[in-house]
Amino acid sequence: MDFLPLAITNYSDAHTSPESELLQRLNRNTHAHIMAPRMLSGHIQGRFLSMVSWMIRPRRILEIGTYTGYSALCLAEGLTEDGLLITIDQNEELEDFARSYWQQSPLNSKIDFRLGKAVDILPTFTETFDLVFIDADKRNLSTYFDQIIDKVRPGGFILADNVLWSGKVVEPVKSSDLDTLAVLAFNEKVHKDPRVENVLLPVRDGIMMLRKRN
Ligand SMILES: C[S@@+](CC[C@H](N)C(=O)[O-])C[C@H]1O[C@@H](n2cnc3c(N)ncnc32)[C@H](O)[C@@H]1O
Repeated sequence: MDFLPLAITNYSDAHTSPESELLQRLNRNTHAHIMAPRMLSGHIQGRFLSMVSWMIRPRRILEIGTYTGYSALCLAEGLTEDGLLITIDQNEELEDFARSYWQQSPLNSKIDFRLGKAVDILPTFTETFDLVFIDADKRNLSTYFDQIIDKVRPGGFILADNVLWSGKVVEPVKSSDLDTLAVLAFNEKVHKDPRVENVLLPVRDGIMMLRKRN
């Protein structure tokens, strides 16, 4: 969801570096052939993720929620020479589609896909991450934060997507709306957590940016 007027969104689009031809094709073909294409980060958010990655120059990135592999390609752009991005998704039907685009990129060898439920895979990691992008099911947002916070290096960053949840975070919420309740709980939790500093950016559907204190 976009919170800005369409004219402002279009102006921002027009004044943001364009997607590569590969990302453009992946974006277009996700919209043409894959269910729920709104899940794809898209042009501006993709360039934002790339920019963050270039600013940090991470050696290890963790992504929770691969979908068709668009954000993985964007985040991998800023990796160091020996860098690696691990990306997790439980949907095996998307794996071949995502891989077919990664294979057309020089970044392919830096992307390590893990199939399965994130809650099961996260505890198996022994490495330390410089940057984590959380973009999977919202009900586990707080669980993912708890599972990875000790695996983020001091001074490292976590980004969580969709934290404005189409604006539902500021509307009356029903007790049956477990997704909105989970997003609200996550935003409160990390905002109060003394281990991190945070900025809630109203970009696209809202990105929570966290920096783990040194
Ligand atoms: C919003 S999409 C990710 C979009 C992608 N990051 C991008 O920007 O192009 C969310 C993905 O999370 C995956 N997912 C949802 N719940 C999951 C879980 N419990 N474990 C692993 N993956 C999950 C879904 O299969 C879906 O592909």
